Order: sequence, then C-alpha cells, then structure tokens
Amino acid sequence: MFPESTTGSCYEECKSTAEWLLAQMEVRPLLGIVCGSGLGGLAEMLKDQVVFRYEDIPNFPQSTVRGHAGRLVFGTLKGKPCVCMQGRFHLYEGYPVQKTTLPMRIFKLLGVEMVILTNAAGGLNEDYKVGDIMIIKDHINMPGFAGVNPLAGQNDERFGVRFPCMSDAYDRDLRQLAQDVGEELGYKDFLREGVYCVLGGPSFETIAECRMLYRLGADAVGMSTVHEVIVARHCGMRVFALSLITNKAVMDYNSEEKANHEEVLQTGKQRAEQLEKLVSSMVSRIKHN
Ligand SMILES: O=P(O)(O)O[C@@H]1C[C@H](O)[C@@H](CO)O1
Ligand SMILES: Nc1nc2[nH]cnc2c(=O)[nH]1
Repeated sequence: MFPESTTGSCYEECKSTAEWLLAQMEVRPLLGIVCGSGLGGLAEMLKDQVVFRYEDIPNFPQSTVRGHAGRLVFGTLKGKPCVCMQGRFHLYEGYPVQKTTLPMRIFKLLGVEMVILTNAAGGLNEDYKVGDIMIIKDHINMPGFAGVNPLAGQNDERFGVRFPCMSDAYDRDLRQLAQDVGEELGYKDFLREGVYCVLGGPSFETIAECRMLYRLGADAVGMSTVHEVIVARHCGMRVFALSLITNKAVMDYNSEEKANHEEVLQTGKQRAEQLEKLVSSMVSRIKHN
C-alpha cells in the first residue's frame, strides 16, 4: 500500500496542482473528459484551447502508452467549459492506483461537476461486434477483489465519505441521454449498454479468463476507467462512461485471433468520428446546476 503523501493524491497536493492550473488560465471547467486509447481526438473538438503537457504540470504523472498523448486540454465544447485528458494512467504502467486516479481529484478541485470517460475494450458478449460503442451501466473491479482500490488508506472527508456507494456509479439520466442521442444519430445498430470489467493488464486475457469474465457478468474487459470512476464518485462528481469495443475477446480454443494494441488503435480511428459526435451531442444537451 502506498501512503497518499508518496502518490501526490492527498488533499493539499491536489489543491496545489489545481491552483497552479487555475492561475495559468481563465477557463473554469464544469465538465471533465478522459480519452481512452486511440480516442484522443475528442480533445480536438474543444474550442479556444489552452494546453498543458503532463510533464509541465506539478505533481502530475506522465503518459507512457502509445495512443495517449499526455496533454491536458482546456477549452469549450458546445459552449461548455471543459478540461480533457488526452491520455490517462494505467496500473500496468507501474503507477500506484492512487496515482492513476489523481486527475479526478484535481478535476474536482478545478470545479468539475461531471466526468465523461472513454476507453478501448475487448468485447466478451457474444452479440458484440468490433466497433460497437458500449454505454457502461456498471463495473466489476477485479483488482479491488485483491485490495487494489484507490480509496484504500486514510480517508479525507474533504473529498468524500469512508464507504461510498457504487450501485449508482453510472448516472442513469446520462445513460438515458446517450441512448436518446444515439438513436437520433442513427447509431442504434452499434450502440450497446453493458458491464465493464477492469483487470490490471498489460497482458491481454487468456481464453479461460475471457470465458470466466463473461460468465461472471462482464460484457467488456479493459485496463482502466473503473478506478477513476470510484474516485470521481467518492468526491461527488456525476459519471458517464463509454467503451469502444476495439476487438473481440478470444473465447474459442480453435480461434486464430490474437488481441493486440495495433487493432485497438485502428478501431479507435475508424469509430472516432461517431464517438466524438455522440459525446458532443450529449454535451450540448447536458444542463449544469
Ligand atoms: O486507456 P484505455 O483503457 O482505453 O486503454 C486500453 C487498455 C490498454 O491501455 C490498451 C490496450 O490496447 O487499451
Ligand atoms: N484487458 C483488455 N483491455 C483491452 N483494451 C482493448 N482491448 C482489450 C482487451 O481485449 N482486453
């Protein structure tokens, strides 16, 4: 277990990073966006951009994965002030889980009320196709079963309660909005809703693991998002999340298919435009308090 002071995720450290950012620009974001592997194009939709490289932000981790540019982009999307992570952090990069989720606390201290997260994921559900977009309705925190939870350690009540509820993690109204917008855009054939399971990575799953996860109730498997969601909910932000099904999980011992990062990035490119349209259309209809 890493004490918060070595992960930079304690209140004072997050506050000092948030204050550093706020002192550099005038944008006061209400919406936070996290781009998944190969989905960084979402950030390009922001108007009047102010961009920070992660390496220039005090106390911020660095992106090490291809498809994660490592830039924090501020601007407006459909007139709404936003901050967008073009690149996120994963357990397999060697970061303690508290470090991978640190940006969520910084978002909160910047004034963000709602977070939209995206990821690339392998499809476990037999009905899913490559290129499907899955609205996440729930998650399975597999590392959490072994005690890997970003909220483990001392709780700071300034962020949230010791035992936060997760049965309402994925905002029902935002999920409905995504369904409505998706239908209007003609996405019905490739828009799904399901359960996302996080594993530690970086190795992709074995066939036996994929079969097990599907039987446990997961529709898609990936290496991110869940821990960010836990921290975002802990500090009271509304959450909406999408998985792009970039590859089908291999479930059959006769299959010649092999999961690989190239395919993940390639599928991201092919569906990027529609995913961006879905997110921006949702944002144009979201009302803030
Ligand atoms: O950041 P996400 O969850 O979109 O990235 C997924 C998981 C691995 O980082 C990578 C595997 O191709 O894509
Ligand atoms: N764990 C995992 N992560 C992914 N990210 C994109 N595809 C996959 C996958 O098949 N498995």
